[in-house]
Amino acid sequence: MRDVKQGLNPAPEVSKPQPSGWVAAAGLVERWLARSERVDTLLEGLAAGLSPQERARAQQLFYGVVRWASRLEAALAGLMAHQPRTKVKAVLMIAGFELLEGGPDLTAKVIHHAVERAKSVTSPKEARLVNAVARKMADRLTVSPADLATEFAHPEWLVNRWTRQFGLETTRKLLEWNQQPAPVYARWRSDAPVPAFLAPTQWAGFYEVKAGHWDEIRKLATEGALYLQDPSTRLCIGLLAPVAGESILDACAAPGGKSLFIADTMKTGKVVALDEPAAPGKPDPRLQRLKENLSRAPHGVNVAMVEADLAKVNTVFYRNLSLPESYDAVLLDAPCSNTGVMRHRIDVKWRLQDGDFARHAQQQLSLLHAAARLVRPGGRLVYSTCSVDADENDGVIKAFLASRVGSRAKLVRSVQAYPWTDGHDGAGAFLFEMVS
Ligand SMILES: C[S@@+](CC[C@H](N)C(=O)[O-])C[C@H]1O[C@@H](n2cnc3c(N)ncnc32)[C@H](O)[C@@H]1O
Repeated sequence: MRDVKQGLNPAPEVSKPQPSGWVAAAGLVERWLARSERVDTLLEGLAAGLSPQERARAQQLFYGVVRWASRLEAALAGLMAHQPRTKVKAVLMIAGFELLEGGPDLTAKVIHHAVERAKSVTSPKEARLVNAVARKMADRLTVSPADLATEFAHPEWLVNRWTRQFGLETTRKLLEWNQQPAPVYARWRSDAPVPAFLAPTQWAGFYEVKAGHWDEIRKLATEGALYLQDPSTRLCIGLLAPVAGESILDACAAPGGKSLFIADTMKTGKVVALDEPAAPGKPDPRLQRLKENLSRAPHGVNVAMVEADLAKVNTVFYRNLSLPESYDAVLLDAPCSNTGVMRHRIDVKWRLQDGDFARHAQQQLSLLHAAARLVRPGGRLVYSTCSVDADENDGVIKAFLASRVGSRAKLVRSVQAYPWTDGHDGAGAFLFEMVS
């Protein structure tokens, strides 16, 4: 159809303000402060319509605030006569993170920017409050706190626990590590040439994703050419050493990163991926992702997904599903404290409690007993965690070996990765041979 306006002077374009990553981050921080929602859930809901750059900035600011939350709270403490609205506090915390990030040279610029942004999301009076408070905060944030917990924004009990386990110097290294933005790594699965935006790493098959290629990465992940995964995941798969033609049970499989890794390594055989069923009426996105990931396994690998509680099923259960009743190898990638992956999972430290370690260790031991019963005589069992904590690694292994089921197991090899020595996520992996 002909444009009826043709020949006329074009109407002047009204330039729409571009959605800002800063304002989007303020919204995310506000919700995080108000409702303690999980960071990844909040990010998934990030407003559409942001440019890739603004989306990246929103994520960077939001992550920065969550990572440094207690240090920012400490800098704000006592500066306001009344508790401000959560939105105002969110604005101040973002400004505080930018002050930490930019250092003293950028103080004036950061405060000016924060006040300008505050004008668009708060009242004029609140914007003036932001101006006054951010200046005082800047003074406080330039002084290095005396204690590690405040300096690196971690719960004090956790810093004390690590200091007891690793000593002061190593704890400082772990804290420094956790506060750094994490690189994104991909495991390349395709025979096609590796794209230039994936930089080789010292870990064969793993590449660091260069910034600004999110759309390409998403497409390649959907096609199955790559899987976003930390190089530390190779450790338990290396110990498991899947062989073509075997039947392998991945006993805690969702979302399926390691099931896929096992399938890629064996190329032919059978992988049974088991994980807990979703609560009734509450679809679990992790199980959906497990299903999708299994659908990308090599054609030669026969995959099956099972929703069940590992600790409650017996061999009859598998027989009834026409699945093997015992396996050449079983991987138990157990639920854990995630203390090895805190650089990625930035809000874990705020949820974790001291008593969680004993609770995890108890569950890990019971799952290990259940997993061991499913290994054929002479077969392999690998226990793995993404924890750096001794209670969840050596502690569980010791208790397992001392148990009746464990007396049938021979510890063959183990590896413990620590971020401060290995340069990637922390992980523990233990290989057993089941002797009878
Ligand atoms: C560390 S995650 C597994 C990650 C997975 N291996 C991967 O690489 O993608 C631990 C998993 O154990 C599952 N889980 C916890 N208790 C379980 C149980 N009793 N039976 C089966 N799965 C369980 C959780 O649902 C969670 O998905």
